[in-house]
Amino acid sequence: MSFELLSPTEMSEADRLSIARGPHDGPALMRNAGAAVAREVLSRYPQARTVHVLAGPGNNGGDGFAAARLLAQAGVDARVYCEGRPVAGSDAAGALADMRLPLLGFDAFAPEETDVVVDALFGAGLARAIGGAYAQAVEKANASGACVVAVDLPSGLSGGSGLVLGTAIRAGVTVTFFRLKPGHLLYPGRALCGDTVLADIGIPADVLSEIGPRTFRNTPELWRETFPWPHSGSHKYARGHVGVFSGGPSASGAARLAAISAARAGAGAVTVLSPKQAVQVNAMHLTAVMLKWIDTPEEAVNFAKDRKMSSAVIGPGFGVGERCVEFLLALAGLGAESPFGLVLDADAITSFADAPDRLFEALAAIGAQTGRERAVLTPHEGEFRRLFPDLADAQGVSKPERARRAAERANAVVILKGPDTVIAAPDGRAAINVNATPFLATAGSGDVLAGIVAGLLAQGMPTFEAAAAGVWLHAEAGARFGPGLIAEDLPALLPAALSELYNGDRTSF
Ligand SMILES: NC(=O)C1=CN([C@@H]2O[C@H](COP(=O)(O)OP(=O)(O)OC[C@H]3O[C@@H](n4cnc5c(N)ncnc54)[C@H](OP(=O)(O)O)[C@@H]3O)[C@@H](O)[C@H]2O)[C@@H](O)CC1
Ligand SMILES: [K+]
Repeated sequence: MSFELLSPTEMSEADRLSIARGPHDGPALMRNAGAAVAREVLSRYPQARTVHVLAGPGNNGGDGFAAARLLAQAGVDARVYCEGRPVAGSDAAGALADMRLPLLGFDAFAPEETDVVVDALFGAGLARAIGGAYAQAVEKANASGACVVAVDLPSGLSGGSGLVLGTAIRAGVTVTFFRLKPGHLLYPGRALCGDTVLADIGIPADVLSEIGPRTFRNTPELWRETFPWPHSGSHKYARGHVGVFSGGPSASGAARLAAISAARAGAGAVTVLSPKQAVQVNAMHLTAVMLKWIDTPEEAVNFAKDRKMSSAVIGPGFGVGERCVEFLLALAGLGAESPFGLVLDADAITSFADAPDRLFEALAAIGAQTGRERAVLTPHEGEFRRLFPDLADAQGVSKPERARRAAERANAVVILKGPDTVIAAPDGRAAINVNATPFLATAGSGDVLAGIVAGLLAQGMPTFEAAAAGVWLHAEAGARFGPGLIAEDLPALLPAALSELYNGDRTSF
């Protein structure tokens, strides 16, 4: 499956460009869309007695008319319900004229549990909250228990944001066209789509070069060319040196989890940088990972320079407060002098809650030399709110858009975590992750993610790609375990996920 995602505006541009180039005109695309929907209904529900087609006033309704015509031709009892009529001369009006089935009002819509409902009310053109007779039809479909096949999007779901406008259909299957939309992958939309089927309706892929999509599904295709596999000439320092800052004696486990994960992600060397009181406890638990006693920001900077540290993780278990701020500012200064990747998680994010601009200015320094950001912020929604309260509360703004604006403001790649984690870059690229398992929501899981990303950064992987690959690998590792997963399991699960990637047999799914 391709990885570009199109907003509703970009999708209508794809329709427009495709129609202008031919060979398929608008009515032909609509016939192809209707055929894809009818095919799905007939193959999935061969026993269905009656198929109820809810048709809206626009081209989504037109797809419904086209599907109904084919279903009736196949011998199905197809009943079509429509409140308004399509605009004269539109493609939908043409599809209605071709259909030759009676039109029923919504008051006649009474599906039974054994029926199928084709939801062709609204797709890309949903412009406001659903209300009135449309909302009642949606509620009836949801309450009936009938299987719902949604055309393009479950009606009520915003294709751009994945948010519900008013109310929305709960589909068992969603048939969409040419490319997925962000709303199919973002919650709550993802849960409303059921199985999502992508149908080819004849739009040529080369229209994408004119559209230039900036939102992607996070699959290996997005970053595999930049993945830093070692080659025959690699030695350990060529594979990067990661420093992970440890908290005090009772909060040192998070750093060790991040450190071993950085090592598993391929970093040539990893050192836990520990305050004096935690050196002993860290020493008792570390083997391949090295350990250095560091108590001040100056010592950290000197060590980083002497030992050619190429990335660092700061935050997990570190402690919230001015000490964290001082370490971070010192590291940012280091990053201004040479290429240096910095992953900020947990306490490093919260430490700047009172003065986010101070953090954003410091991050601007990192990578200023190379002109590319080298810092990654990994907030969950609660931490995001501490740094970007206005964006956290922005009504109706999609998660990718919130993450994008945050990335631009912070001069950093932002990994906005959750069941639909979004990775966004200051240049406007955003990827939505889809391979996570709910079992990943466990203490220490974020520390592992921070370590993986730092491990990839240390090997020179570009920042956005390292963040996206880190999120994917983290989720892939978690998916290999399932129930009972704890964060300690994750580093040991990484080799299998990496092997599959290495062997190239997981380019798409
Ligand atoms: N040839 C093509 O272009 C192809 C298009 N394709 C298909 O077209 C779909 C996009 O079609 P579309 O742009 O006509 O939008 P659509 O989703 O039908 O809705 C627009 C209508 O709904 C109305 N409306 C909106 N919100 C409303 C509300 N809350 N409550 C009530 N009314 C509301 C809105 O009214 P208005 O806002 O103008 O008042 C307008 O009348 C796309 O999803 C795909 O299925 C495929 O066949 C491929 C070829
Ligand atoms: K629909």
